[in-house]
Amino acid sequence: MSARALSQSSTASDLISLTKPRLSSLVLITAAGGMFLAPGPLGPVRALVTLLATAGTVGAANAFNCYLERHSDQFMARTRNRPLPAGRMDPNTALWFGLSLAAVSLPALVLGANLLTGVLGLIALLSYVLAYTPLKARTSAAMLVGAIPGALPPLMGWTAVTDMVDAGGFALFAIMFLWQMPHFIAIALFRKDEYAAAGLKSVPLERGDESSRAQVVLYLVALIPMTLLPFQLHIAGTWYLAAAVVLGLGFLGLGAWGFFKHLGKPWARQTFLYSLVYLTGLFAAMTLDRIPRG
Ligand code: HEM
Ligand SMILES: CC(C)=CCC/C(C)=C/CC/C(C)=C/COP(=O)(O)OP(=O)(O)O
Repeated sequence: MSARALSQSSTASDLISLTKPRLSSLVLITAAGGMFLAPGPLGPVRALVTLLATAGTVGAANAFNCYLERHSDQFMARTRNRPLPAGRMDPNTALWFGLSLAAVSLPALVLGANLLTGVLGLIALLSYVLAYTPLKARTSAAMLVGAIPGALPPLMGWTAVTDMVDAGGFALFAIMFLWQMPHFIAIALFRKDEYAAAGLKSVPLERGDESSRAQVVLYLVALIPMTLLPFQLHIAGTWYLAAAVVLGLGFLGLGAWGFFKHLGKPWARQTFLYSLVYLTGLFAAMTLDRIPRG
């Protein structure tokens, strides 16, 4: 490969890395899940446009986040190799990349889905970039704010079909909202020193490890009944119910084990990994055991 081609492909991979592709992929699974589970057909073209536009909006949000955190990202091992803190990209490039993605994706959300979904996408983008991102350095409650954009994509998938926020869409939002607490508290436990070095606040830094492990258990106790809602609302059937209970009890068992045994970083890392398996499994079960309506 010529030197020029090599540098073009590394610029492209740096631009892609600004969108945080692994996180965004799971976000997209939840959005696609919401779209598939909602009653009524959307049509393949509109479904594809909506998913691509959601991916673009999420990518834009992450690019803006990388731009705003280019300085604090230098202090964490897991973020210091990102294109901006590593000095491989001009910050303006990241800013323009985010602006271009958002300028294309938000109108495409309205065209592919509807105005409501476009507005939800805008709320997700703005709350992530302008509220959550600056709050991270001020208070651990930023987690509750960040959970709003994190929970909106499945609702956006749902409203793309229904054009309204009803019980089913809200149930998906609530499941996603609560899931993010054990997901992030676990990360903040095993990354505690890095968060402190970067000047970011988190539950473990503000309240200590014992209280953090207790919060993991409490949020799981709230999450499990919420995951039964799709069954009660006739969105998914008994196989889903069984999967939700088994996956949920596994999650709760892991959380309770860490709490009662006062476990440290290896447990927190396992809990984070389990959170990813759990969410993927929950959405897979919901879609495989979907009850067709409309
Ligand atoms: C309050 C909300 C959230 C916070 C604060 C948060 C924070 C984080 C952080 C800091 C990491 C890096 C973990 C590491 O050290 O390796 C991470 C990883 C991850 N998160 Fe979250 N997250 C949130 C919500 C979400 C949502 C909504 C999703 C998807 C539906 C998600 C999916 C993932 C995935 C897939 C990874 C692994 C990424 C990788 O390996 O690069 N997160 N999260
Ligand atoms: C439609 C739309 C725009 C949806 C938003 C989806 C989205 C970006 C969800 C992520 C939620 C979240 C708070 C992640 C952590 O970011 P972080 O800044 O703590 O992660 P970092 O430390 O790795 O940068």
